[in-house]
Amino acid sequence: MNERTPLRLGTRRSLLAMSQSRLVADALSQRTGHAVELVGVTTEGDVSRALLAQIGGTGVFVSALRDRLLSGEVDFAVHSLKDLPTAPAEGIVLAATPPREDPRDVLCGPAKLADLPRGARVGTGSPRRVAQLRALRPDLEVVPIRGNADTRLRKVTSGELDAVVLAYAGLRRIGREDEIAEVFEPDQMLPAPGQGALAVECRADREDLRELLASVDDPATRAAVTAERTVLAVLEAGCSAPVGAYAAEVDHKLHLTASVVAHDGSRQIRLSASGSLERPEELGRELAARLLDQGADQVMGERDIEPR
Ligand SMILES: NCc1[nH]cc(CCC(=O)O)c1CC(=O)O
Repeated sequence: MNERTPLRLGTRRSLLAMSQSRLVADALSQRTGHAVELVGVTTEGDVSRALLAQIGGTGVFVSALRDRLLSGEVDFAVHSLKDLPTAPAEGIVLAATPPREDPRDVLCGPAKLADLPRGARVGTGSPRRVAQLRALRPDLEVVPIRGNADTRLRKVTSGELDAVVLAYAGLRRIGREDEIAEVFEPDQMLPAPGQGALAVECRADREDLRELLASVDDPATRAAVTAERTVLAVLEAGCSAPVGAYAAEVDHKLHLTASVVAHDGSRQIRLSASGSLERPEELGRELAARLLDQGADQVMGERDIEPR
């Protein structure tokens, strides 16, 4: 490929998406000498929040960008890996997983979780965070919220909510980390599979491009997120399921922790295992099987059981 023809990077238009895309664009230019041009794409999830709730959220932000890849309108795309469905997309490859940002969740507001008054209103849209918050502080009123980080943070400033839970990575990337009251350790709140990581996708038949994009891949991040996402895939749970998973290298091994939490926080199964850095899928499958053995299906399904 000619270095003077800019590579077209498809991205959502949100501040977070643009910041992440620029990060990848800069790293790629630096390593390969290729210019990169950002192409903003409006996705269904951006157009209609109502529609987003209706279709359940899984992959709506991703599919519009994939359509542009397949049609050739853009050369590659950058997504939050957390938002990527676990099922592979026909004709598209995960060309790179750049070095991961901090994977932890944070509380934004005037006080730490333990110092919030009884019955305080805490906002989050994710069933995983809802369940874990209820396990930590059953007295809180957990309020479902949607929207970008800015909208969510504003609900605290305006007094509508006492605090909100967000991903550390997202706040860092948009430069709002000064609003953090507390960073949750993974033993308090296990992050979502892939949280803090980015996904760089391109068409499978673009061999030349895949080679360029490999220059921004971080193998340690790829191993970790592969193990985490395998757990999610085996449990057949989408991005909206109360499943946490976090993997990292410890003593030359991949250490993985995964959990499922009942919607009301009343029950939780959490397990850990270590395995080879070269076989993250095996580790993920093994841990998911153990979770299912211990009743993960029942724990996750508890909110769907109708009282009779
Ligand atoms: N589901 C929304 C989403 N997808 C990716 C991020 C940013 C953090 C990340 O890269 O994991 C966020 C916001 C959030 O969860 O606070």
